[in-house]
Amino acid sequence: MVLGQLKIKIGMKITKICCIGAGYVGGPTMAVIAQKCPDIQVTVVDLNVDRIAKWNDPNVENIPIYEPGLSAVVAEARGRNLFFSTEVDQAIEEAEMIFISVNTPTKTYGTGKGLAADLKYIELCARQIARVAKTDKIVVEKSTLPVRTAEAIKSILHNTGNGVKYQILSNPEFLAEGTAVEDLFAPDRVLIGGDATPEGQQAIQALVDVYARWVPNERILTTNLWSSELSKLVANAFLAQRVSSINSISELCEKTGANVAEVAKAIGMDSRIGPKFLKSSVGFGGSCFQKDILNLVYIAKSYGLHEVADYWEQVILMNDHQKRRFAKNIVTTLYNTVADKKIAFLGWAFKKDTNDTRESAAIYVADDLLNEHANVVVYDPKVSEKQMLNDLDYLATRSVSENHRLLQAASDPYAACEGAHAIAVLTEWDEFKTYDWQRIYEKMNKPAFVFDGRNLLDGEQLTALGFMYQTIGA
Ligand SMILES: NC(=O)C1=CN([C@@H]2O[C@H](COP(=O)(O)OP(=O)(O)OC[C@H]3O[C@@H](n4cnc5c(N)ncnc54)[C@H](O)[C@@H]3O)[C@@H](O)[C@H]2O)C=CC1
Ligand SMILES: O=C(O)[C@H]1O[C@H](OP(=O)(O)OP(=O)(O)OC[C@H]2O[C@@H](n3ccc(=O)[nH]c3=O)[C@H](O)[C@@H]2O)[C@H](O)[C@@H](O)[C@@H]1O
Repeated sequence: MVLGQLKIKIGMKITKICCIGAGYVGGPTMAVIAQKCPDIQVTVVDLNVDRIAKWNDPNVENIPIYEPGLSAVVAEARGRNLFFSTEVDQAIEEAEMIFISVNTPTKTYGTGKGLAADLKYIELCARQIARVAKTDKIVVEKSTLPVRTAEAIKSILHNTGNGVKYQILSNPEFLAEGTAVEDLFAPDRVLIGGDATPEGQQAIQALVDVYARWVPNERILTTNLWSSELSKLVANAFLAQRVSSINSISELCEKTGANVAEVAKAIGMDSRIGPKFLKSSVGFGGSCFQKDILNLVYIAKSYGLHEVADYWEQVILMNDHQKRRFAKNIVTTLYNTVADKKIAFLGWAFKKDTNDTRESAAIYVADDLLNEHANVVVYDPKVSEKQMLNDLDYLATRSVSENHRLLQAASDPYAACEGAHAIAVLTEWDEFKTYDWQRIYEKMNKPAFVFDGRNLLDGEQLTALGFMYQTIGA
């Protein structure tokens, strides 16, 4: 099959879609499909009863994922043609098209531990579909998967012996959290991989027809299955590589008197480089960049491509270094000890406009500071203390009770900063820029330090107020 816009038009009209996994991808993606296609019944199912209950909460502001614009989309479609349910079997049975959008975390055990993607949830979905389905299905990989996973799914589905026919498509998702709804409304591209057989082409066309309701044809790209699966990993690797590249330069800037924001602007104006993803930071977080690069590294190693593996692994090593050196600089600057000192964190989420904290740099910076016996008090507008402590406990660096003793959340930023020796900005929430920094300064221990891990605040203004202000890459 050639890369490009699909030309054939075979009418296989989808009336019922099921999506397994009501998470950060399944929830928003299906909400947008339902909103854009009122004639298609979309049922999102999950094993997590609590999560489904939140998706069904009568107050739409209580849905489990915070994304600007999402509650309005859900409010429009929910109960009309968008449903959230724990009845997985029923939804599978009824649907003509089933999206698999479950988590694919890095393996924590066995072969490939720490590198490979754990595909146990994917396999469970495939087996459940094989067990339940009585009519032909199009199964769509929405989760991010290692290249050639579709082969395993095919093998499970095609060996049931019950006569049901399956087509497997790969349709990776490129939305970014915090902008999920706008990304879904106007994607740079929709990628659909499938088999070159007539049945494969027909399945691709059925999915193209869903997206074509709102995505221009030239942005719907069709490829073979393996290109589609691999493109998703490669897109994330390239994006993360840009962040690690600029972060590596931030350290050089600090030594040489160059300013990383100025360097980023200067290189980004070269149209061949472009301005996006050149913002130096305390390090990239999120559930996918690290996981997907590790997966790429594992795949390369499994084919014996050690130079390829080492090349991409460096993106992760640089990111780890950036987080560690941010924490180390806080300790060094605070006269080589933070023991029993209050350090206020502004932000815990891995980026602004999301309540997702997975792999957030804040977790690792806090962990390093707690090792130095600091008292960390965190304010994040969308993250609960329970979530922060879960994140720390997951690292298992110290006992749960120690974590609870050393880290607290504050419900108000001024309380978080009161009596602090230093403030560390870990997330670029817009509201941090609007605070009364004079008021914050007056209530802090002096000298009052600010370590801006996001180059977010107005350094000149803060310095004029009396703060000792440090940022990354300047
Ligand atoms: N979070 C993001 O921004 C993006 C994530 N992705 C990929 O999408 C996939 C899903 O990611 P998220 O939505 O963030 O994960 P998530 O963890 O938020 O959601 C996954 C959901 O699947 C459910 N689940 C797992 N196994 C199940 C089963 N057998 N039956 C029913 N439900 C089951 C879990 O309970 C969970 O609620 C991953 O492969 C990820 O790499 C891709 C693009 C963006
Ligand atoms: O597969 C995925 O999960 C998704 O991963 C990323 O999306 P996401 O992780 O939600 O958010 P990004 O905007 O990419 O930010 C990732 C991290 O990099 C950091 N970042 C980003 C850009 C930048 O210039 N500097 C920087 O430090 C962010 O603060 C954040 O911690 C990709 O952007 C999405 O296309 C992809 O679908």
